[in-house]
Amino acid sequence: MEGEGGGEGEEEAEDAVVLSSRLLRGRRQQVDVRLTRRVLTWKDVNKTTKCGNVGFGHFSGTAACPRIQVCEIVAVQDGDGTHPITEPAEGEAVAKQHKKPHPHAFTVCYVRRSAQHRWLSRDVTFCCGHQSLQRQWITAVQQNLALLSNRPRSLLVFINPHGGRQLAVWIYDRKVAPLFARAGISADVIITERANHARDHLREQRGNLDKYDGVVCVGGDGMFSEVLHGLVSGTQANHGVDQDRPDARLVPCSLRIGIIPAGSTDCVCYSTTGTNDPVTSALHIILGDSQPMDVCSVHSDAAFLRYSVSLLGYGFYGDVLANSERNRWMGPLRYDLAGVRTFLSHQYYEGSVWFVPAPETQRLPGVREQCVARCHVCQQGSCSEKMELKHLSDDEDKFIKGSGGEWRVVQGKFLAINMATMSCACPRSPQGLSPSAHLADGTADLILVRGCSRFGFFRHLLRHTNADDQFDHSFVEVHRVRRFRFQPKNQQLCVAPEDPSGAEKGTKTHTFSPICRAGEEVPAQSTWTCDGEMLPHAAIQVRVQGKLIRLFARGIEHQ
Ligand SMILES: Nc1ncnc2c1ncn2[C@@H]1O[C@H](COP(=O)(O)OP(=O)(O)OP(=O)(O)O)[C@@H](O)[C@H]1O
Ligand SMILES: CCCCCCCCCCCCC/C=C/[C@@H](O)[C@H](CO)NC(=O)CCCCC
Ligand SMILES: [Ca+2]
Repeated sequence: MEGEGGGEGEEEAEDAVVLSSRLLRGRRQQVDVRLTRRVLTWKDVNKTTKCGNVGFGHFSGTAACPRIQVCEIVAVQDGDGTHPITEPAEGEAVAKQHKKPHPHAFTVCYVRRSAQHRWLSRDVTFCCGHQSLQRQWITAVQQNLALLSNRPRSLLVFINPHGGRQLAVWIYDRKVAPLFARAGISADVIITERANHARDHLREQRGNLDKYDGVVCVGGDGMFSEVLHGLVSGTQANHGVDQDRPDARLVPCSLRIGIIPAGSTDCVCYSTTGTNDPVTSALHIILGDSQPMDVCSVHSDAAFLRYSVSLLGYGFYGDVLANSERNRWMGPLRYDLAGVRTFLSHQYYEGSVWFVPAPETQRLPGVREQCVARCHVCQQGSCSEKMELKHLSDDEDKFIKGSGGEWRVVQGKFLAINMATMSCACPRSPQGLSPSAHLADGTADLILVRGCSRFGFFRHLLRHTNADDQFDHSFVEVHRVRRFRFQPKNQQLCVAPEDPSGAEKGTKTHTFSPICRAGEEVPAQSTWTCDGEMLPHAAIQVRVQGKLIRLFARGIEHQ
């Protein structure tokens, strides 16, 4: 944040000065400006300030100096940011004279943090005494930026003109494109013409995406899901991996995904940046942030159904989605209407839930612990992923031996069965469906809401909107899991799944079939919502694929 003090003296002392000069900030304020590889700082020559660098004569004192991290600079350009210095056309000169910028000014555009995880772009303009000094400064900052190799230069952008409040095109043109242009990012923009346009384009062009550093979607969770499916399926096809096999180890995607929120829930964006603000997302993309994310692969018997990163929900959320679909024209309001209707129906569903718990080290913490930027739990992923490989093969060995392995089963009547691969925080529920779920730990949280009173369920739902613990009810249980299967009541296993892995190896050892006798009442079935899309199957099996994709985001920063 501009105005933040030093305090990192030792680190900075090692950070050699690239350039330092006495310049004007704006037109009047005399400042000593200093650029190192890591920071740009300046101090008012008439004030006593402290910039944290012991070895630099000009920069000592008591108050704090403004400082900008080089990695948070968006761009540097000549002029005052709004009026680049170009020769005015004949006749224009007089008319624009009063707006004419300082002839040797340069402007640094940088990220400034605001409340509630929102980022803003801000400008600071310095004026040099002569042109060669101005060029020296611009070149020095540009050379520093060029060292930041994770920044994207070229993006493929999909805009869904019909998502959310139908503002996606306006949001991109007015808020995002000018920032990309300023940062020197080139963008190929496709405004989608139908559902699945983005997914199909990415699949078809999967051999020609090397020229891009990332794919950006402007829309909601549905648009993100299209890009996810296009990239993940395309990557598997490129590597000869058969995604129909539930046991397939999927190959991570090389292209990062950016989300400019313009949908109804924007849960993926909110959970990975802490807000649903288009400018914040654009700035995370420009800085080249990288947030790995778990993805669930969802299968029905041996056929691939979909990928999920946020909520796989059966019962309440599945019904909310099904009830909301016919009111898409209402935009975000459709979910509120469907929510009330579904709540009043108070329908529960019978079935069996099978799951493989995460290893002991990754079980739910006793206290609420949030996944944050540079999350240590997610960073352990690479080492625990190796453990996971061992654990899973151990599990599979046990199944093959018919011991039942680590699979556990819970049977009963459920109002909701939710599998949250990440917190699913969104404006409706700022802490999310599972507040302590992690973005990239290779696990998902399985939340089982059993039959209870309407009042009890209302209290549970209400707690999603405040700081109270929505799991602190006798009818709610949570498990941190790596794999999961669901079997509705009217489709029982003909052979007990002593070896669920058998089916996953393509050798189906058990079958599901209705066992209800004539005249017997068939229990009601719900549908699954998979990141906001309906699944046509009730019986599914799910596997968490750790860190399969990366987003232009960094997780939630401490404030
Ligand atoms: N040009 C288009 N015409 C019709 N549908 C489209 C088009 N482009 C994309 N879609 C589909 O529109 C659906 C909804 O889009 P999107 O996710 O952007 O908004 P939303 O559903 O309002 O928001 P959220 O998913 O956050 O609730 C997506 O499933 C996507 O496949
Ligand atoms: C008495 C007050 C009750 C308030 C209850 C609020 C509970 C909110 C929990 C929100 C969880 C959202 C999970 C994210 C799901 C997304 O993948 C999906 C696609 O965008 N959105 C929905 O299914 C839309 C889901 C909308 C649910 C209402
Ligand atoms: Ca996770």
